[in-house]
Amino acid sequence: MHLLLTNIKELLQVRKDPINKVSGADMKVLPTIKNAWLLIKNDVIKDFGNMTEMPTFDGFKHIDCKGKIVLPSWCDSHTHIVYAGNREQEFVDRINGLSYQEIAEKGGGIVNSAKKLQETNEEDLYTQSEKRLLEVISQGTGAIEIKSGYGLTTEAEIKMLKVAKKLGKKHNIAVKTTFLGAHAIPPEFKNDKDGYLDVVCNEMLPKISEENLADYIDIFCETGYFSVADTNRVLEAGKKHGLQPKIHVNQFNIIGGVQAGVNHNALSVDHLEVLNDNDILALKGSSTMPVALPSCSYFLSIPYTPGRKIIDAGLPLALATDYNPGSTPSGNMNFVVATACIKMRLTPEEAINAATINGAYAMGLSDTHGSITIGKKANLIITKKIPSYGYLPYAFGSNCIEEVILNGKLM
Ligand SMILES: N=CN[C@@H](CCC(=O)O)C(=O)O
Ligand SMILES: [Zn+2]
Repeated sequence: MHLLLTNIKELLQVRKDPINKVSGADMKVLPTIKNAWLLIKNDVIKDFGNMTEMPTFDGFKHIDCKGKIVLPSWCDSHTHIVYAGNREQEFVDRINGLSYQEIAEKGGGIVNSAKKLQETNEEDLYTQSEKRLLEVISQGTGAIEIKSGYGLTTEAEIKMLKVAKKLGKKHNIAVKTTFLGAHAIPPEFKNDKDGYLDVVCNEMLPKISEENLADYIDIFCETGYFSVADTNRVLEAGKKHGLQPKIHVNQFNIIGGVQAGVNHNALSVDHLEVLNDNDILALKGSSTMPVALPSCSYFLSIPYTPGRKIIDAGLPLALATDYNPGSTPSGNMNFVVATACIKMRLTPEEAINAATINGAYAMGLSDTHGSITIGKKANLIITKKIPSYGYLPYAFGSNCIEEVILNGKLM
C-alpha cells in the first residue's frame, strides 16, 4: 500500500543521513525541503524530494498538501497516561492556597491517585487511559513513553504496565513502558521507606522483568520522596534486570539526582526545573538526555526548566508532556512546543528538534522515529494551511493540525 503526499509547502526535520539526537548550537538548525513530495510504502517513509524532481508515480493514493506543512509526529518521552479518575479537587485546593507539597503531606497527591487506581479494575483502567491515548494521537503524538507509579502495590503496578502494553498493541503505536514503583511511599509503609523499597526491588522488579512488562526504570528522586541513596539502590536493582534508568530529578530541590542518573548511565533525566552549574557539568560528556516538561511548570506555577541555559551549554534537550492527573493533566505536545518557545526562549527550530528527534532518543527510538528519513516509520503531522512553521508555536491556542498519519495510515 502506497500513499503519496505532494505539493508540501515545507517538509520539516529532513535527515537524509540518520542522526540519533541534536545538541547545542545544532538544535537551531531544522533541515527542510520546500515544495516537497513524500512517498509512504506500507508503514515506512519510502522516499521524498523536491516537486521539481518528482518521479512519475501512477495509481497511488494521493494527498495534495498545497499550503500545508508536513513534519514527523511528536515523540512524547515522559507520560503517566495510565491513571484512574482525576485530581480536580487538589487543583481547586491549590487555587485556594495550598502548595503541591502541602497537598501531598496531607495524604493527597500520588498516593491519592494510587488509591483510586487500586480500586479500579484493569478493564476500566484501560478504557479511561485509551481515551487519553486517542486524544494525544489526534494531537500529533506518534510515539509515547508510559510510566507505572500509581499502583504502589505489586498487583497494581503490574496492572498499570499491562494496560500500557495493551494500549500500544491495540493502537499500533510505539509505547515504551517504565517501571516507577518508587514514585511515592504508600501509607502502609509510612514509617518504613526501606521496607517499601524491599518490595520494589525484591518483589515488584523480578515479577515485572519476568513478564517483560518494562523497558526502563524510574524513581522520584526528591526531598520528601526518595533520596540519592534510595535512587542508587533502585537503579542498581533495575540494572540487574536489564532496565536502563529514566528518572525524575530536580523538580523542586537539587539533591544530586542528576549526578546519580549520569553515574547510572540514565537514558534521560527529567524535570530539571531547578538546575545548577554542577548538574550541567555532570551532563556534559554523558549520553543522558535532559528532558523538560513545560506543561508541568505551567500547571503548578513552578519555574520552567532553564532550557536556554542547557542548550547554550552545548547539551541536547528533549521536550515531553508529563501527562498525569496531579501536575500536568494535558498531553498536548503542541502546547509543550509553544510553551518552550514562549517561556523557555527556545527558537521554533530548537523546540521542534526537542519534541521530535530528541524525544525519540529519550525513548530509545531514534532509529525508527523522530525525523523524515528513508526507512523510518511513516508517522507524520499534516498541518492546516499556515504561513510558516514558526506559526505552530506562535498560534499557541489554535489547532494547526489537519491530519495525522500513524504507520502510514491516515487516522
Ligand atoms: N513528580 C513526580 N511525578 C509526576 C506527578 C505525580 C502526581 O502529582 O501525580 C510528575 O512527573 O510531575
Ligand atoms: Zn513525571
